[in-house]
Amino acid sequence: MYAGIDSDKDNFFSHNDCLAKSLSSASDQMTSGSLQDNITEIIRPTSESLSNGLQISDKAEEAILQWDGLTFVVETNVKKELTSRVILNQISGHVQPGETIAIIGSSGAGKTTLLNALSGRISGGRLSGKILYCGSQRQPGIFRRATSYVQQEDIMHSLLTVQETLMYAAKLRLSNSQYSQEQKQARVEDILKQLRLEGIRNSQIGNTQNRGISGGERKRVSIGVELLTDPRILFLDEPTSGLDSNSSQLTVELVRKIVTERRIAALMTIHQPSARIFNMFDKVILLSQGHVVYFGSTASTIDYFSNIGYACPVHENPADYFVDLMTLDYRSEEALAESKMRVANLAYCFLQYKTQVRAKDYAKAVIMYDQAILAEKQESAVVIAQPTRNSWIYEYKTLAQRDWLNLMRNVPFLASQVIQSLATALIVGFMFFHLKHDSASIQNRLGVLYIVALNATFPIIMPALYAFFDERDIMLRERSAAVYRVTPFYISKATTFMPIALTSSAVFICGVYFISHLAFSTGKFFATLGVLSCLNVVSISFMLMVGSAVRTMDVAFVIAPGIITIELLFGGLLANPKTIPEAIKWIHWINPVYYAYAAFVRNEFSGLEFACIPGAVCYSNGNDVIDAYGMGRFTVGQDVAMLLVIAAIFYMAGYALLRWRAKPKFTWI
Ligand SMILES: Nc1ncnc2c1ncn2[C@@H]1O[C@H](COP(=O)(O)OP(=O)(O)OP(=O)(O)O)[C@@H](O)[C@H]1O
Repeated sequence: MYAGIDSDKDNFFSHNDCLAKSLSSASDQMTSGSLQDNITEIIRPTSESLSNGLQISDKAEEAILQWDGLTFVVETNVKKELTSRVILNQISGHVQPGETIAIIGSSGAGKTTLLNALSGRISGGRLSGKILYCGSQRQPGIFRRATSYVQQEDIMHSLLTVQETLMYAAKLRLSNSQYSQEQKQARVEDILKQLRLEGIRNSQIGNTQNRGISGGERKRVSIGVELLTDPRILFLDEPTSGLDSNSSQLTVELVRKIVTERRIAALMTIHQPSARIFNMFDKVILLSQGHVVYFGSTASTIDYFSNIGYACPVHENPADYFVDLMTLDYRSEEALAESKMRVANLAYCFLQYKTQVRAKDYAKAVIMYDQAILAEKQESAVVIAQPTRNSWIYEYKTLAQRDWLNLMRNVPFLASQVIQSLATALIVGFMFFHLKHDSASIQNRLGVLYIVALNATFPIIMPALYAFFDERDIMLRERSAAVYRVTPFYISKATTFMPIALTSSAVFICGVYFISHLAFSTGKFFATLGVLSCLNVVSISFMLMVGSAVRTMDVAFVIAPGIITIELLFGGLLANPKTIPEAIKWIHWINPVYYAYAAFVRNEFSGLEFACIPGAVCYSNGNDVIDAYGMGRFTVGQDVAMLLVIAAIFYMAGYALLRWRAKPKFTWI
């Protein structure tokens, strides 16, 4: 373990020492191979380089997070051949309480990968090395609760205000056994004040369609949400991305102030900060192609680089200068070879520096690590109290309240549901106006009932699926921080969409029933309404199943309509169930639209008498129609039971799939 370069103490190895060796070695060995190979080849620490007298900081002993030899390798498929690609290469460092460290590098340097590795959110490759939290090996549950991660995208409920967003986060994230509601409220007030959000506390978050607060304000709200739990380490992925320079500066300034005041630590990735922002960081990690080319105090960067032969011009932004140095230049073959050599040289120089520090302090570092690992093995490691979780029912209540508030504020969605139901009811009602009791009305009755069934599929499923995807992304983010359980979220979704679906169906069926004069009896009306409600329950469960199964909304919007179309095809009107080939007949038995339609037809036609009119196929009574159309196999009660069984299966499948999707699949060391 090395402690990085300290501003006041370090005297670097000489420029000539590093540069001469690295360049001669590099020029000898630099070939057209990968940069990775080149760097590995030229890094050969020498005995002279180890003899340089360097001082290192003792502060590493107080480190809240230490990492050593972090390497992340992924398998990539190049021209059908599996090759390993090293994304992070032997990265070491530490962060202490009160420090804000920036991970800087060009695009693709491995900044986010490093941040994810350190925060325990990395997946998809092989991670090796050591990471110690408070001197002990990390325990996933404890570490996740003691740290917070601010993602690059600010995924929040667009219709909630700033204060509501923070308050719901406080309700869900803070344990009721440790905080009363008043204390949670006070904590939100603190955050509003610290992040200068008081003036916009009642503004809605907004999104691309509804203008809300500014990008900088959104970022500060995201940070506020993550700070509510008082984390010991705050990870931030590109917190200034997309912000203007003032907002970026304010964001970093406030983070730094909070970090210093609360004595927590912050690690953030940042692409190319302004000179002002650059100087705000206590330390920087400069990354290039997965290699650290500098880790140490920000104040020492200019000296360090000028010592190894890269003096930053006086009026240039140091961050820009360093990022340019670390970036591969793809403009021409020569430029690429030259930039690869430069990056290899930078990595080599820093490795030499690191090796010298290691040589001097190796014994101490090894002892510290061994002690820490031994302590962990003996289970005498620091025991950090794990906050107790809120009850299941409290989580459900809070999530349902938040969902309901969101839904009620979504006026365009609610209005479109009501208008769609009313408009379709009027059009369908008048199309089949005042049905008579003659044989010509048979086709019309069959048609109107089919439209009733159809209206409980597409118009219910598609908007709900769209809303569910938005919410699912928020849930996945909140779940990665173990904010609540999956079950309350799932039940909350199932219950909040339901009243909307039932109301819009009820509006529709009332309009259609009374305008078109379907079989006029109270019993038949409520039976139709009941069957329709069951079909709605199936539709919501189907939406939850597809929304949980599929990774992206694009795919869901192809799959869901495809399945619904098949359901409608086998619904009983377009093809007579009796004539469908045996090989695909089974589709009926798992088709909710068929059961609902069969129940509608049976309920409507049973007991009806029809007068035969010339030119129309004549069935003298409703029972003949039921038989002729193959709808008499089950009773209405059996159809309803089948609908409920299908809904239960869909709900359970959706739940299992969501649990699987929400389960963090991170590589842990
Ligand atoms: N699991 C993975 N599988 C394959 N490649 C990966 C994986 N994780 C990271 N990479 C690759 O590693 C490289 C570094 O990615 P990373 O996101 O860490 O870069 P970055 O420095 O944060 O870049 P940017 O500033 O553009 O976000 C990229 O080329 C990326 O495609």
